[in-house]
Amino acid sequence: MKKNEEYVVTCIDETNQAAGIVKIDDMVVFVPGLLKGEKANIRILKVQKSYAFGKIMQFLETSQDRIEPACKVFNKCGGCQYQHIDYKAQLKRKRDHLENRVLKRLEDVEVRDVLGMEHPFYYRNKAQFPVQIKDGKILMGFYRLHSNDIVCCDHCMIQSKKINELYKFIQEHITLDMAQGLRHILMRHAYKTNECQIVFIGSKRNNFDDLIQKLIQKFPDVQSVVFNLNTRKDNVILGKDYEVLYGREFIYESCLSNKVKLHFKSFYQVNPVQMEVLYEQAIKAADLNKDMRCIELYSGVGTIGMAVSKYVKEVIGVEIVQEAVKNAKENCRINQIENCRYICQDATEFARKCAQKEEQIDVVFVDPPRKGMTPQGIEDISTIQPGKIVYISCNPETLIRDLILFKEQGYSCKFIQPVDMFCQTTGLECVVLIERV
Ligand SMILES: C[S@@+](CC[C@H](N)C(=O)[O-])C[C@H]1O[C@@H](n2cnc3c(N)ncnc32)[C@H](O)[C@@H]1O
Repeated sequence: MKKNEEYVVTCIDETNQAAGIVKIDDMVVFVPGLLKGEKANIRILKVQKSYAFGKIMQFLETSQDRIEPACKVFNKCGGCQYQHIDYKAQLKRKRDHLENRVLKRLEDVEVRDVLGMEHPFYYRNKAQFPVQIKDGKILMGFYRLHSNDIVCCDHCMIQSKKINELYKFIQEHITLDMAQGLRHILMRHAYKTNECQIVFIGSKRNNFDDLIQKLIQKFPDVQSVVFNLNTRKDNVILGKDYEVLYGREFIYESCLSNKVKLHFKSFYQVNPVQMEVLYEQAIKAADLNKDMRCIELYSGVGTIGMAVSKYVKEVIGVEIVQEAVKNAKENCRINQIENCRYICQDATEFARKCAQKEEQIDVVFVDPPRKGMTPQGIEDISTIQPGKIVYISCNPETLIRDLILFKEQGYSCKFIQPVDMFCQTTGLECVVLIERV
């Protein structure tokens, strides 16, 4: 097989990253966007030792699941991978991929149907638009897949409508002087309160006054404009130092009837509708009662702990980002919640200390970042011997790895309840109930 050769192929399967799998003379060829059962003429783009990559040149037969993508730049932008698939079929694919991966490494685990959205577009409450200057022109948009090139577009089908309006307005009013040294513009839109936040992130504090004046006149819901200094050379988006340019450094949101104060550095789930579904599933899985003491590891601004607090005796939350811990403490105060406390500490360190103290803990909620938990953290949590662990994960790969480690510690996974937090993309969030055997 050689580069640029063309073949007529039929897709036999799909990867969980939305590439079709075809076989040519026993060689596996990955063809992005090709769906199972589809027949197409493809061109070989790259040949490795045991596999190759191809590109669709012409469809000969298409799947019933295929639909016209709603977005004009779907094939260029790296943001969505599933817009060419009917939403019900997206959910089925996500569940099937997850079950295949889980059952390869763990037996007897129930993988439930994915809980999807009624309206699976315009759901995101946060965007980070990269900004570049090229040939004297300001480029602002989204990254092309696997690249730092910017795909410019005037509309995003998964960002909230308000973020789309703000994005368009800033595109139209930002000047070259303002864009010098700018790397990203972060926007947050609180779904329930409508409050908006804009963070200019760059290596140079330019004068944004004119733009800010125009912005707040047009969008009275903008309650926070911040400049964040980032001189790093890597791809970490936020720097340490910042200056509030207008309003405050936080916005207010609401989650499961609790008011939430949210600093721009604090993590918040990107899909506010499905976030509540996710937490409700986590609470249901835990089967809580008023005598229980709970730990919430990786607690962010305390949204899970606050929702859990009314069902239990006590919640101790642990989070490493100072601003988020400060928000969590204030959030408890604002909502008059007295049985939650939040600690700023590394989750593994906290678990170690807790294991040494031999405290009685009934349920542990964990919601780690994509890289999952540490083996040490899993060992220490298991030493505490909670009856139940509710693991919330945004990365099936690290989730499965961690479930195997929990199994080695005498815990077994009862079920996995996927929730579609990242509609139109291949991403998947899961609530998992783990119990002591
Ligand atoms: C996926 S978020 C979940 C936050 C929260 N549970 C929620 O639903 O909004 C993961 C959180 O873990 C925090 N985190 C990352 N590494 C950590 C660590 N080593 N120890 C404690 N918290 C950590 C992040 O700052 C982030 O707030």
